[in-house]
Amino acid sequence: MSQSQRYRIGYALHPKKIQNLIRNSLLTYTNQRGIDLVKIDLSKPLIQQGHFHCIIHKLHPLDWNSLRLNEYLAKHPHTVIVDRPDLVQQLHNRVSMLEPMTHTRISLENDTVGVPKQILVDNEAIDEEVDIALKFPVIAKPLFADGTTSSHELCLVLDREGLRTLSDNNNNNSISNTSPMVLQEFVNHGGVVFKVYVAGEHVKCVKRNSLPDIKEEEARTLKGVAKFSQISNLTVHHDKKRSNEISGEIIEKAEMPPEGLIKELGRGLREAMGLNMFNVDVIRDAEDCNRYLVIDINYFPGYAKLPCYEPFITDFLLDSVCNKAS
Ligand SMILES: Nc1ncnc2c1ncn2[C@@H]1O[C@H](COP(=O)(O)OP(=O)(O)OP(=O)(O)O)[C@@H](O)[C@H]1O
Ligand SMILES: O=P(O)(O)O[C@H]1[C@H](OP(=O)(O)O)[C@@H](OP(=O)(O)O)[C@@H](O)[C@@H](O)[C@@H]1OP(=O)(O)O
Ligand SMILES: [Mg+2]
Ligand SMILES: [Mg+2]
Repeated sequence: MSQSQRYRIGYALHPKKIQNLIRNSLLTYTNQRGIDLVKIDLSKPLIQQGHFHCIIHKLHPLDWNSLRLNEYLAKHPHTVIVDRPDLVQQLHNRVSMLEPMTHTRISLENDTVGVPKQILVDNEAIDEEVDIALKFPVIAKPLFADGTTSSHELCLVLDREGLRTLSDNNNNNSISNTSPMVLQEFVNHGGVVFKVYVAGEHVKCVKRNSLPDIKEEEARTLKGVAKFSQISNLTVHHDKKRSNEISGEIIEKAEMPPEGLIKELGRGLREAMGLNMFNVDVIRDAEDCNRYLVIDINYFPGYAKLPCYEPFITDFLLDSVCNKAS
């Protein structure tokens, strides 16, 4: 970059995301490195908002209507759009989000990365489908991961009876009366989820709280269904201090996945999905420490939760405007 070159980078985000991400610390850091971060007005066409070297975004499909992206691109063909909105869509569906993993072989020495068994179900014929394909316990997840609160409402289903409760519209535990869901085999993983944050070539992994293991004995005796939501964001597990201490200790003690494997996962998924800004939730099978499983991929996650997120994001933005990111 020449001394005087500055980059105008627009962010098209909803207010909550702006509040979480665009902190003063980020603005100071980017500003010192020649980047002016500019808020995009979601109610006006982009063409009325000046020239951007790059645009980052996390929007719902309908938000794009007023922005009129194609019209803007016809006038500013060199603006880098991170990422292509049509490609982001694959992460709004819990079947298509894991598809790239089934086509991409990711391994390093003895370690492999795969996905848990999962099936897509509608309310009919649910019993037979599960019998054939899966073993209890399973996690029921709404098919559409579209950012709504209900898209994060998951259920741990312990047995066939639990599954019936789930599909019963009159029951409080039913996931949703109308939307389809996926059933994913629950895999014991020591109560820790690894969150792999990707921003172009930059990859960082952190440990978070997860569901505790279910012992074989418990798997045989426990029954029914239990609802839960966004467990990895809970630094405080329950309101009991003791259980917080235990889960904190478990997280601290958990060994990180090998750095090379994490980098390879980030690179492989970036290439397979054609996306640059996402995170991947990975668990390690408690029965086979070389077996890693991807359980969730999120577009434009909460980068500000990473330690030193300012250089992480800024380096990526500089790569993007210098056309290093695809
Ligand atoms: N197959 C599985 N086996 C074991 N635990 C799982 C499995 N799938 C999900 N979990 C647990 O449930 C949590 C939430 O699941 P998931 O990440 O799919 O939901 P989400 O609502 O999309 O999460 P996010 O807030 O990251 O978008 C995981 O972080 C993990 O603790
Ligand atoms: O809200 P945060 O900044 O914490 O980010 C979370 C983000 O919410 P937001 O984009 O609405 O803000 C979620 O997006 P939606 O699925 O709901 O679209 C999802 O990506 C989570 O995985 C992120 O948490 P993280 O995985 O980083 O812990
Ligand atoms: Mg998740
Ligand atoms: Mg998710």
